[in-house]
Amino acid sequence: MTTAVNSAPDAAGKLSGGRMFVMKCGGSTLAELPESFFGDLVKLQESGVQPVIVHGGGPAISENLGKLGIESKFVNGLRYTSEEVLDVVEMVLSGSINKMIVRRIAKSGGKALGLSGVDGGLLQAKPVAASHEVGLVGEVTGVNADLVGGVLDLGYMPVIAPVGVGPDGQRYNINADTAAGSVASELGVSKMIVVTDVPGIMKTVNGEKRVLETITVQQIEDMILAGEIYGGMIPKVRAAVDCISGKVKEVVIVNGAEPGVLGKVLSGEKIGTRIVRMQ
Ligand SMILES: Nc1ncnc2c1ncn2[C@@H]1O[C@H](COP(=O)(O)OP(=O)(O)O)[C@@H](O)[C@H]1O
Ligand SMILES: CC(=O)N[C@@H](CCC(=O)OP(=O)(O)O)C(=O)O
Repeated sequence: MTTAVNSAPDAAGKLSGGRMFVMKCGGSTLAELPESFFGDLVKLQESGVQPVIVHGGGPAISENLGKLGIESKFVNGLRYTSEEVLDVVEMVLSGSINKMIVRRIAKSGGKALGLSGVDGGLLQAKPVAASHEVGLVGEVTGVNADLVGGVLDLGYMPVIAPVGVGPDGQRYNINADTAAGSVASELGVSKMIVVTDVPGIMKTVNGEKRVLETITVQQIEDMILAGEIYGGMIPKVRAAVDCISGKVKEVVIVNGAEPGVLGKVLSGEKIGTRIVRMQ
């Protein structure tokens, strides 16, 4: 499939507010992403677009914790994170998953540099308000945007693992959607693409499951209350809502397994669910 290949030069022009965009890759989909996904990413990079990747890895963390006999517990979508859990989180996110993405980009002929939020104080963090329930989970207080800019200037795609660091050197586990939203806001990109394992936000209408083309902030709140948006979709929509109240103009949630998905989103094709700022 060559959609992104053909539309890549266009995409550079269509990214209003700069050539940069933030892409969050969820752990749910990483193993399923086809080679063509990384090939398309590299073609975009070659055409002058600057993707900044923030990735998750929730399923791999749970699998590794399981092997160690440690149970995974989530409170409102956030993993309960003790120091022991954090060791595994950091090993999996900043280690195997981050390097797997860098290797796949390199295999497709691209240049990527893996970093965790700890490196160069990329993701500065503090404990979340609910830390008494979730432990060492952080929220982003600052992003070292100069470091991201420097990596891009060197011609490398930054690949960021969502482990943050406090002023005292404490590490924090940060939800990847939340981290991506903060990076998008701080970099002031116009677009954030959330790549996951479903084709967008789905709603059952007249007994039929449909992907919503667009969704408003009010509809999001209603769907969360009705239990129609649940689990891992909640941090995505919350991060999206936060983002679009700042400089980010739209957040698009798409399925990474869809052929040519990045080119389609960047060239403005109707795909996935768009969460846009109200005019
Ligand atoms: N309304 C919804 N539409 C689509 N998916 C939803 C919705 N509400 C909850 N989900 C769930 O959100 C999941 C995606 O979140 P998650 O598993 O955390 O993915 P990722 O690892 O990509 O962050 C979907 O697989 C689906 O089970
Ligand atoms: C605090 C918290 O819950 N952190 C997540 C970080 C990884 C993540 O968010 O991965 P996905 O994008 O695949 O869900 C976790 O430990 O699972």
